[in-house]
Amino acid sequence: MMLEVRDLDLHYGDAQALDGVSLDVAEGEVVAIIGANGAGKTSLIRAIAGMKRPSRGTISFEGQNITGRASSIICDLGVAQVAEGRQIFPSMSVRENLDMGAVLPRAKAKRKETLERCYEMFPKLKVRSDQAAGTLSGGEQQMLAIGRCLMGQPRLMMFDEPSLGLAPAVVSEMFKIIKTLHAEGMTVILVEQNVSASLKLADRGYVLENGRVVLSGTGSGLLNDDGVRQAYLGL
Ligand SMILES: Nc1ncnc2c1ncn2[C@@H]1O[C@H](COP(=O)(O)OP(=O)(O)OP(=O)(O)O)[C@@H](O)[C@H]1O
Repeated sequence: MMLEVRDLDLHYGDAQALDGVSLDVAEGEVVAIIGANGAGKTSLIRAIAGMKRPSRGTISFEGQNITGRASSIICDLGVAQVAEGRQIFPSMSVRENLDMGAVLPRAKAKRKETLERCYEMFPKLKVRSDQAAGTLSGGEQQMLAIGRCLMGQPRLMMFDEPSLGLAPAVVSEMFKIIKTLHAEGMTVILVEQNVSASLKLADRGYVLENGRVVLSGTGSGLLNDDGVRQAYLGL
């Protein structure tokens, strides 16, 4: 397994956000995490990224125990959280923002070819490469955030609600991009309010309720599960 999460508890003060969460992600898989507001999805992502220390349990990535390690170390190992579109550097150009993603030695070495790949995936970013990033549309800024993440040569990309606040056309472009990344062998964890689209795309998924995994299965299995359909798809 590329990522193994075991019996994870996470607290904010006295409030428990995760309760015994276990999850596996194999290399090349897209794994969806679904759940209502406050179920613990973001907390799980933050624990994996090293941004919030769990109170119990272990997280290992490619055989290394990364539980409670600094986020910078986890990032160096290739675990990347795709920033929200808003977290780009608005006064810097598109190109400069992309270059900022390739600071690690292994990423720097491949900067040119990764940049070409980004421009292929996001032709609009190429056209606008000299434009200040803050002047891009919301959707373009989200694409730039993904591009910047790719520039760092990640092994695992985690998306936390990438479609939030985006227009429907941009949302479908988003899903297309994740599909392309999947086809190219990228490993992805996807947290999405858009449950139907994310389960259609995902190899497997986990359902979180009140900080616990209550159900897991293949994307299509969950999509056809009566409980999931009632609770998350309104069917
Ligand atoms: N910084 C914090 N301090 C205190 N409690 C927090 C903090 N962040 C999250 N929580 C609580 O932890 C629980 C899980 O929150 P989390 O953000 O992980 O859920 P989520 O599934 O991502 O929700 P959403 O879909 O609304 O983003 C919630 O009860 C939330 O109120």
